[in-house]
Amino acid sequence: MSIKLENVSHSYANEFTKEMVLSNINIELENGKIYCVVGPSGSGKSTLLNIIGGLLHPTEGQVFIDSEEITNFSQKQLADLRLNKVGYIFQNYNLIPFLTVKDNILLPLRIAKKNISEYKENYEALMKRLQIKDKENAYVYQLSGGQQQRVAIARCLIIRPEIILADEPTGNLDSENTKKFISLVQSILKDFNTTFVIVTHDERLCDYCNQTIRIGDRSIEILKK
Ligand SMILES: Nc1ncnc2c1ncn2[C@@H]1O[C@H](COP(=O)(O)OP(=O)(O)OP(=O)(O)O)[C@@H](O)[C@H]1O
Repeated sequence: MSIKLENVSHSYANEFTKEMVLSNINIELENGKIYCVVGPSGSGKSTLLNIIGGLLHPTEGQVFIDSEEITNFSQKQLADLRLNKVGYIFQNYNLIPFLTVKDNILLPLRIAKKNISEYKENYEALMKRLQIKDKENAYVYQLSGGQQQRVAIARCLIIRPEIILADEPTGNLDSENTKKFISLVQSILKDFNTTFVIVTHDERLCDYCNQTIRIGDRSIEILKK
């Protein structure tokens, strides 16, 4: 999916203060590419990611996904978008410890009330590709960090998302698993034709992305390769 932000600003306000985090952002992300979002802590990377994925409504401006303006969407339309098209991977994976690997992966289908049998082939292919088939019935707390991350990736891919948003996906991984993550992302991109947006502190990831979005003090630039 392609994503366009037009004159997007965001501020967080409470009764005492108002903090402007993003100011007048204009960016366009193309389908099928990997984008890396970098910048200092507190510069607004996660805020940007949440706006792109329809989790957060910007205080100003418009967000378009495939030319459709999602900033006009109803709550139901936004929920449909999140359940059917957007996949999320978080640093702490957000897996449910008291569910098995299989039940964690199938959870998005259950929440979206999908017919699970229609996804059997995709499920089996992901188990094989991510090398977690032998852990299918294990509980998440019984897995290593790298395995947990692969379960989180499988859970994200089970719905065949058109855009994947990853917030610090390698934050808990050593360099060996970080390399594996990158080659996985590249192979997923080929097969799933999805757009990948990765927020990271690890600037080494930028070398593997198509473009880097650098957020500074309320400024943003897209560095072309
Ligand atoms: N829900 C919220 N309510 C109020 N302020 C918030 C909220 N979420 C984020 N902020 C503030 O907005 C600013 C940007 O936060 P954000 O999480 O987007 O930055 P970040 O670049 O992802 O940071 P980090 O690299 O540390 O994760 C921070 O100053 C933060 O305190």
